[in-house]
Amino acid sequence: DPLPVPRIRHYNWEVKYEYKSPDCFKKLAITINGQTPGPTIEAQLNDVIIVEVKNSMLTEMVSIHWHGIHQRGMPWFDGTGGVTQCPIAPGDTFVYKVAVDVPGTFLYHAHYGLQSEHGLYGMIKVSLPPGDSEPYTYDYDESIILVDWYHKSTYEQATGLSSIPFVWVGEPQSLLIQGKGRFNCSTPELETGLCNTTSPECSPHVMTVVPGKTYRLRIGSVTSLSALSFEIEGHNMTIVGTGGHNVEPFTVKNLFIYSGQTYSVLIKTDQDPTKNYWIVSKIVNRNSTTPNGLAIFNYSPNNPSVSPPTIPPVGPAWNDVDSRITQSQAIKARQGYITPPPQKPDRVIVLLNTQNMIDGYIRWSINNVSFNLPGTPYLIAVKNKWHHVFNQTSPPDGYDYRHYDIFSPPKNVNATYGNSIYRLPFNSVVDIIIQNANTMKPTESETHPWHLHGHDFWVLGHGKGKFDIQNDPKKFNLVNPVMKNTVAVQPWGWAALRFRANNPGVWYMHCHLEFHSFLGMGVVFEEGVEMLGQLPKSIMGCGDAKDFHKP
Ligand SMILES: O=C1O[C@H]([C@@H](O)CO)C(O)=C1O
Repeated sequence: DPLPVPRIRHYNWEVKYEYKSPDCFKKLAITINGQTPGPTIEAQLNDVIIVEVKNSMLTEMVSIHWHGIHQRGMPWFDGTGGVTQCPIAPGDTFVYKVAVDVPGTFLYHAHYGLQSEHGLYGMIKVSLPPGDSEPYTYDYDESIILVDWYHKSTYEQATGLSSIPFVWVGEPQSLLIQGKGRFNCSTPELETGLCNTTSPECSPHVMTVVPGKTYRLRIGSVTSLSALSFEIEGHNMTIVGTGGHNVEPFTVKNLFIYSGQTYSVLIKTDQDPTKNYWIVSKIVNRNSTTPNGLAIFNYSPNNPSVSPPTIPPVGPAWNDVDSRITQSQAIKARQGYITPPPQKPDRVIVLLNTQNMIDGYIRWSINNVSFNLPGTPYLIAVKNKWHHVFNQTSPPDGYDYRHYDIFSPPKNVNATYGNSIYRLPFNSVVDIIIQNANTMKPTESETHPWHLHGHDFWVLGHGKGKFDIQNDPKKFNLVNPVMKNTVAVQPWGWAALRFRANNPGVWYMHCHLEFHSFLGMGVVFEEGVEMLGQLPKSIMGCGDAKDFHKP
């Protein structure tokens, strides 16, 4: 049979700053065609999506990353500013081509500066072609995207994070569910005229449901700092998928979801249909003062704007790390949908996560190296063998794990900047052990959701404490591990991943908390760039490739 001709879906997006009040407080948000969250891309397996992005922000560059999509054969459209392309200059238009070759739920968001946090994000739903079916049934397919929300501008935040003394962004002002939240307008010392509780922009998101049905709800998170618990009052959720993979179904009251992850859950509308219920998002990784995000689960035909008669569920305790690890460990590939991992790695790279100082600046480091982007995107530099663009020595494969005490602040807080990358032999199998440690504050360690571009990895294990290089690998799940593109590493804990370096390109791997990746918490992998054809001119225009750009 001839291959089916891919269906092309064309989008024209204009990205700009606009005043928005998603939580009743008016501030400049980054919108796509006037919206934040941006439009949900609804595609079918093997469609090709063409997105023409016009950057109408007046003073900022931009790039858009297609999160969870592998962009095989066209890594230049991964959308990672400084890694796979020159970011799009103000006034310019860039045409992305995105091939959705896996069914499931994915995200898109800005991958430049702190723009994702300020509204440039959305969801991608990839359905099966007619005639194919999922291994579960449902009546409706809906989606919800979760973020945390700040009132200060990207400029104030970025400047504070890059200053001496360090000015931390603090806790988010609110949590948005499908772009809607609620900030307390009676907060003292608020500038008058900016907060308006009656603005229609901040009426809560309503998910209207019909009684007696099964809903597939796709939930995504693009938070910049927070790990969330998500629940629907009085309703259990059966987790059936994550990213592009089916998982062995299991039922939870609340879903722990980390920035960069998506889940599909099934919900039965089998509760008392005469009232509405709360949908709640709650910060669980920090002892946060941010109020819980609230939306309404509205049983039709009840009035959607009537608040549920109950007090919203308070959600799990913020420091209940064990429940989070238990839920992560319970997620397994679904029988009949297992892609078994290679049984042995060719190489093991340990990534120690620490918070450090460099010349008085607070940074995050991997094996004591804090990542900084070079002026010319890696993909262009590697393809052209421009060795002067970045340091050609490999970054460290690990740290001195016999002596490093992950339970105490670093003995020597000083780290260094680095821009070198891991060059992987094409098709080799790589294990990544992400080891979390104490921050610079005594008895504090954070949660870091690590995201890998261009691949899904097998999650071989999670654990508390220091990874035991002798014994923990014996406990790896090599039978039915779930595949993901983002995994949470818990405080003082570790996660072990395996992937095959079989996607020619240059791929960023980083903490998906935008503030942490901004502060250097990332690494870069390269594989098979020599196998790629000529790079498109449209990704050039900066650094040493500044004269190569032709509109
Ligand atoms: O990157 C971070 O910096 C602060 C704090 O550790 C320093 O003020 C914090 O909570 C982070 O997550």
